[in-house]
Amino acid sequence: MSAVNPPGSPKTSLVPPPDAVAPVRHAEAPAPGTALGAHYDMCFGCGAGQPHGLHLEARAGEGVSVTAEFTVKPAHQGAPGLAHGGVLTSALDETLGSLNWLMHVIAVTGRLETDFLLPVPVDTVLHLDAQVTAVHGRKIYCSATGRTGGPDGPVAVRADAVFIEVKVEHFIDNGRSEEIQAAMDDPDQVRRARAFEVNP
Ligand SMILES: CCCCCCCC/C=C\CCCCCCCC(=O)SCCNC(=O)CCNC(=O)[C@H](O)C(C)(C)COP(=O)(O)OP(=O)(O)OC[C@H]1O[C@@H](n2cnc3c(N)ncnc32)[C@H](O)[C@@H]1OP(=O)(O)O
Repeated sequence: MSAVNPPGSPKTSLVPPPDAVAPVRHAEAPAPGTALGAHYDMCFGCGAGQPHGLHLEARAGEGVSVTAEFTVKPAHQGAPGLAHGGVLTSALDETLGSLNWLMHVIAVTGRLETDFLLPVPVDTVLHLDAQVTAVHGRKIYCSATGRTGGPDGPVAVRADAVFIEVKVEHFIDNGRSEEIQAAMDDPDQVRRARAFEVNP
């Protein structure tokens, strides 16, 4: 594993290198407006089967972009009546992770930097959007924003991130065996995992 930003070096890893290329929307990516569904039913970000989750619902956008909505619940508080910053970062992370569907690539978060611009009260619907900005080898550079009051409302949170492409073995080799076995025994889960893989 290569060292990333050793102590004392500037944090440049969120800036694409000069030879990074534009992202490519996969030919079989879902049409703009299509609900993407959950990549895993027990996912904290998008899984319907996860009672403590964010239940984020993402849709394909134009190019390599997605939109999503997240409703802040009482369980998501940090200060009284306000969303916890880590929960908002999770919503941004999940939205960025949904970009995988448009590229047919499996990628995990390597680095994620969040700006918190406005407090977000409970019951707020956060309107999220995310797009890939550049690709360099396995590194996928992307950004997301979360707005309140509608898709064109003020930006409350935003993030820049680099996701790293991995193979499905990343999960099989590292996940706890009981959940991995259950996922591999579920034909619907296997189908969803294959939907991320590159289809030449
Ligand atoms: C039937 C089966 C079953 C299951 C199916 C499941 C389907 C699931 C489908 C879809 C899932 C999508 C899930 C989305 C959920 C939302 C997103 C999350 O929250 S993900 C969780 C949080 N993230 C992690 O847990 C990563 C933990 N980290 C790692 O595992 C490794 O560090 C990893 C894979 C990220 C990199 O390790 P390396 O050994 O593969 O690669 P190296 O050589 O270190 O790096 C490759 C390149 O990336 C850069 N890089 C690596 N880490 C970086 C970092 N932190 N920041 C910036 N650059 C980084 C390096 O500098 C290098 O760049 P150079 O190629 O040399 O130019």
